[in-house]
Amino acid sequence: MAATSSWRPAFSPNKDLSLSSPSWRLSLPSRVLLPGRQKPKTFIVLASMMDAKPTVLVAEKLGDAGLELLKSFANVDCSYNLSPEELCTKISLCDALIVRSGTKVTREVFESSAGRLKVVGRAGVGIDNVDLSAATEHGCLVVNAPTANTIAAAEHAIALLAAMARNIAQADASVKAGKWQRNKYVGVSLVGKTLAVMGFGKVGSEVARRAKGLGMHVIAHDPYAPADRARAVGVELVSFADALSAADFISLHMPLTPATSKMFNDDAFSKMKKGVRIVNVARGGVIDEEALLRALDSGIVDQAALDVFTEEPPPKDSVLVQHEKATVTPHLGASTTEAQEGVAVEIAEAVVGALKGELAATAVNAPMVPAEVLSELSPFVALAEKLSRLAVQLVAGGSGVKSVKVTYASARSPDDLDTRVLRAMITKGLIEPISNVFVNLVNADFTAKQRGLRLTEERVVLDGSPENPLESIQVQIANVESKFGSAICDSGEITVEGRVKDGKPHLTKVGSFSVDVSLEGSLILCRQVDQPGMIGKVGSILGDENVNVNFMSVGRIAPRKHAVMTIGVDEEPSKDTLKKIGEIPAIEEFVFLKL
Ligand SMILES: NC(=O)c1ccc[n+]([C@@H]2O[C@H](COP(=O)([O-])OP(=O)(O)OC[C@H]3O[C@@H](n4cnc5c(N)ncnc54)[C@H](O)[C@@H]3O)[C@@H](O)[C@H]2O)c1
Ligand SMILES: O=C(O)[C@H](O)COP(=O)(O)O
Repeated sequence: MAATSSWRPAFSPNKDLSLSSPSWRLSLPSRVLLPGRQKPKTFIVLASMMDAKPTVLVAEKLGDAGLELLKSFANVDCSYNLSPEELCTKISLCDALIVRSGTKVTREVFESSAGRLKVVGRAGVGIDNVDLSAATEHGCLVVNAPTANTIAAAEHAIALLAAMARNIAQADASVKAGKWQRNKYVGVSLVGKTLAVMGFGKVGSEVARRAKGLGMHVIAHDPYAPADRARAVGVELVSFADALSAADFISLHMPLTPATSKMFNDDAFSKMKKGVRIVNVARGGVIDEEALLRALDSGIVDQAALDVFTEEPPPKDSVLVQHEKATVTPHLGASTTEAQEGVAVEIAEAVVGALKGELAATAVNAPMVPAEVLSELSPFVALAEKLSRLAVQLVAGGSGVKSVKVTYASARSPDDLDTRVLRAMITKGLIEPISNVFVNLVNADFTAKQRGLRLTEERVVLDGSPENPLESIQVQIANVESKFGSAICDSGEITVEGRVKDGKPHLTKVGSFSVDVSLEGSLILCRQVDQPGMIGKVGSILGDENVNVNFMSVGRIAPRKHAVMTIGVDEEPSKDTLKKIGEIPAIEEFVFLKL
């Protein structure tokens, strides 16, 4: 396997976008990645690395079409049956990991990756084998392939239902053992029986459709399923208790979560019709297996057909697996040729897209923001990060940033403005300059919470045309001292405000002073006594040091009173140059800020 630690995602043709910032690790379309802090020279270095490919570790068998797709973009290492230790060792050389349900992607895996792992692709639906909290904390995107195996799983549930009702597995074993026991294997009919589908999502609704075709009466329990979806399939949604008491057959199709873990326990079995038959193609953990054994032995449950188990593979001497009333398969629900090809392509596309920095449509641990919304917000994404990056640099040493208010002014109704990406970028701008933590769309909220940073958002609805998503963004940091006193507004917070002009982020307010400077390069803010010749004096000190000024603006309270001069510079002035500016008698305070 080639180790390609130098790899970066594909270079965007949009020159406003930089790969220098770890922002590329966001699951955003590359066109909305943020302007970086990098000088052109470094761009060239990165561009020369573009030939190097990322490395994808495929830890479980994946369909050929998916593998081909991955190979066209990445170095692909197919290493199956890795021990947890081997996985942890390999992962530090990988940018993406693809697994099915057989690999536990634990916190140790994320820790061992030391920040290199950007994407975990789950080639299937259930993500209960991936530690999502750890992924989020490490800024690692998790994507799944939620649709390609739905039909396979539904067909397997129906196959188990029919096989169980007619004792197919037991009868088959009996005939192969040389017996001919026609009386022993008399089955029950499906037609006219009540089937309770527990979990009316993708698989559950396909099972319901098929069971209706077999002449069954189908009810469903799912606290989150929309009634119209049930109506469309001709299924009645009922309570958990009603489903248990009415069903002749029960088929499980909910995810394994803390809420669904062991929801089929002694109490639930005691409420079921005597002689009920249960199919589980969801997850073993939704059933308390000890309780199921008791229910099978007592006759409450007449038969169980199980594709999934709490522990996979189950212990060889598992009493449940060996039970004569149990029909078992080794987690085969998704295992059809068609489903595996579909899942492989679905996950390969999602992983390659995420590695390229594109929006992941099947992201499990990042906000899903439609591509067109992201595209429209793109310049405001840059503005949001720059404003907060600037605001946090105005905080005097020793003041902890704990409370930040962001105000969005827009002519759009609040419902029509998705600020999740902006909030993530504000968090990024606040945290990155004062820590070594990389913040991205995946871990922004978590990182803010972990650092005790409370970010509140307010909307100001303006009159006028709602053509632009936003007019301005204001960032305020409360309860802190500032190293540039003029940045504190009348209500006591460090305040910076900006807007997008000609597609570029501009700073338009510092404290109570109106300014107008493009947020490019770096900034010098000076408070001075308003008097003629100030621009010239500062300009010539910078010019003498070959520092290029790209923008200058003066905001004042009244003529000849205090004014704030904002100067955008392309290069970082030396300490001496800044000292000379500070020594101009009319300058009362000044600060240099890196964007
Ligand atoms: N055996 C297999 O090979 C196989 C294949 C595919 C899917 N699955 C499993 O099947 C399950 C369903 O997959 P899906 O694609 O239909 O997912 P889905 O997300 O489309 O549907 C899950 C449904 O469960 C519902 N649900 C959540 N909590 C519930 C609760 N407490 N009670 C009842 N319903 C609840 C949700 O509202 C949702 O409608 C998952 O666990 C998945 O991993 C297994
Ligand atoms: O959740 C799923 O998609 C199924 O359980 C399939 O799991 P598998 O990919 O391990 O077959």
